[in-house]
Amino acid sequence: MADQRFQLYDTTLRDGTQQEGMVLTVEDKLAVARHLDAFGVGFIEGGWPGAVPKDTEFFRRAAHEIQLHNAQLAAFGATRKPGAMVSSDPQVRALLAAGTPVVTIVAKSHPRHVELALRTTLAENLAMIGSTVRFLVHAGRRVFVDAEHYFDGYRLNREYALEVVRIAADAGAEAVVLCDTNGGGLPDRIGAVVDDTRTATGARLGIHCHDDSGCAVANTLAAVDAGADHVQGTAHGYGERCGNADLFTVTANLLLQRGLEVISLEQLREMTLSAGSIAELTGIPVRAAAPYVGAGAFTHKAGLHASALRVDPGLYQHVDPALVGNAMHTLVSDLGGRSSVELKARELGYDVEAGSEPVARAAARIKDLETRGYSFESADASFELLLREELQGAVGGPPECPFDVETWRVGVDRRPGGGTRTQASVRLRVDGVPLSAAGEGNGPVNALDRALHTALDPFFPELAALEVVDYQVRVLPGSAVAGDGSGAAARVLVTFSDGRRRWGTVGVDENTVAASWRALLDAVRYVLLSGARTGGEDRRARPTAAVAD
Ligand SMILES: CC(=O)SCCNC(=O)CCNC(=O)[C@H](O)C(C)(C)COP(=O)(O)OP(=O)(O)OC[C@H]1O[C@@H](n2cnc3c(N)ncnc32)[C@H](O)[C@@H]1OP(=O)(O)O
Ligand SMILES: CC(=O)C(=O)O
Repeated sequence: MADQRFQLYDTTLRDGTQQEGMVLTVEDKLAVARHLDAFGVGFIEGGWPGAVPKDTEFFRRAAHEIQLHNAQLAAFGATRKPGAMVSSDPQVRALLAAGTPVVTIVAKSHPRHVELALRTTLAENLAMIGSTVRFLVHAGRRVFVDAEHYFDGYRLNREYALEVVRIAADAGAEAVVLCDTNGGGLPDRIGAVVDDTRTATGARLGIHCHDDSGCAVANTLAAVDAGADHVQGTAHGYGERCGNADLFTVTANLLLQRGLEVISLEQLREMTLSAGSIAELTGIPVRAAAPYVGAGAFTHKAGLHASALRVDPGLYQHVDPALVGNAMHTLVSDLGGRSSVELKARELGYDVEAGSEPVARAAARIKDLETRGYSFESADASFELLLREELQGAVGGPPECPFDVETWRVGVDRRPGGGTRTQASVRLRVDGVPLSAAGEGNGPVNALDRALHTALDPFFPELAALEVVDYQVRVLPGSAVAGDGSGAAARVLVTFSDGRRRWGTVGVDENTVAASWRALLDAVRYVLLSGARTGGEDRRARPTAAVAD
């Protein structure tokens, strides 16, 4: 059970949507709110009703379309206008009309902002804060006050900034949230200002940090250490300019490093899943290097790390990835050695030892191939084929792949009316029986892929679902490729899918089409061999009618 005294407040749906490129429909916002609730935040700020029509609609629909189990919805808005009656201020009325149990209002705490942006007096600003908070509290709302530009305002006029906090707290605000709105703060100062404000006012304090100095998470933790117990942030740190404090990172740090159970340990174990689900809805992929939840957060490349991790995973990991629902991965590359190969092989389900001959040979081959332009990091399938060759070589016997390639060709014709036509043909032997097939496509790789499918699918039905989902080519200058010194080479990385899984292969050749062909072949071989390994359909039970010569 999460510690209810500590308030975890999410503003993905308000400040998060202020990020460039972030556009959410009401449908998206409802779905994100469900994930945030499951993740375990106490408050979900849904937007600014009355100012943003989509947000007004969000609150209208949220009232009957989402059932929250952990969180309360908060409507965000501003204090009443200067010189106006709070009860008739349309924005304040819109906040009430949103029907949320919580309302958060942004209040100016920086004198220059009061005078230049609000164009009112310091005294009237205090009156606006007091009357707006009292009005909302009287209407039965839990009220938070976001003290905008607090840290910069405090630097200019400490007494006025403190007065804003006192006025808001005295009027009934449950917490006054000190905002590093311009995001330039550093942890030592943020901590000192929070400490002084708490001592001087006695108010319950929150923290809302932007990441313009790259310190939003550190600043948030410094504020918590100084006594703030209401923390604002956003999923993945989405937000205006450089973003906000990343609530996933903050939450894991609070729980695992500070021992504050702001969500339950069960919810923490779902965090990587929640993070991925929210990223799918926003359309912004999770950064591989994102702390805790990134695909690379527990991924190890250096060989020396791998050799220690074999003995004890804790030696190169700050926490157990399972605690946050993530997993350890190993990359094989020329920066690795036998231990990297062992760990990767084990990840793929092979029971091998770093000290064995096949593993040593695989490690040596990878170093050599990477010197020639290969890259196995994102080509697990090509790595697995290489490993299997070494394991097979150690026990002897025929090669595992049930077909051989005799030759292939590709031709591109210019059509008379414009446009091009690409045709490919392949000549193979399946269990010694020769056959050939042709394919036409929108380019050489597509045409070769079709020719391969035409030739092999009747024999191996499991290939029918195989499709290329990503294709990347990089031309490597001659100086980057060891070998005969003949010049540049192309490295092709292809991602394949069979509708259930994805995997990558790599091909290198001085000719781009030949490099692509190698990557395509690896994909086909991989599907056939992994089917055999996992007890898939027996390859030998195949049709006799084929496209044989
Ligand atoms: C720090 C933050 O991130 S706070 C959240 C910011 N979020 C947003 O701005 C998103 C939603 N905003 C909007 O939809 C629009 O900007 C609105 C509806 C709020 C205002 O739009 P408009 O009325 O067209 O005015 P405009 O865009 O020129 O904004 C200036 C008005 O806001 C007032 N204003 C500026 N800052 C604040 C503030 N912090 N609190 C209250 N009022 C403010 C100005 O005094 C001015 O009011 P006036 O029209 O009475 O003179
Ligand atoms: C309120 C808010 O988003 C800020 O001050 O940054």
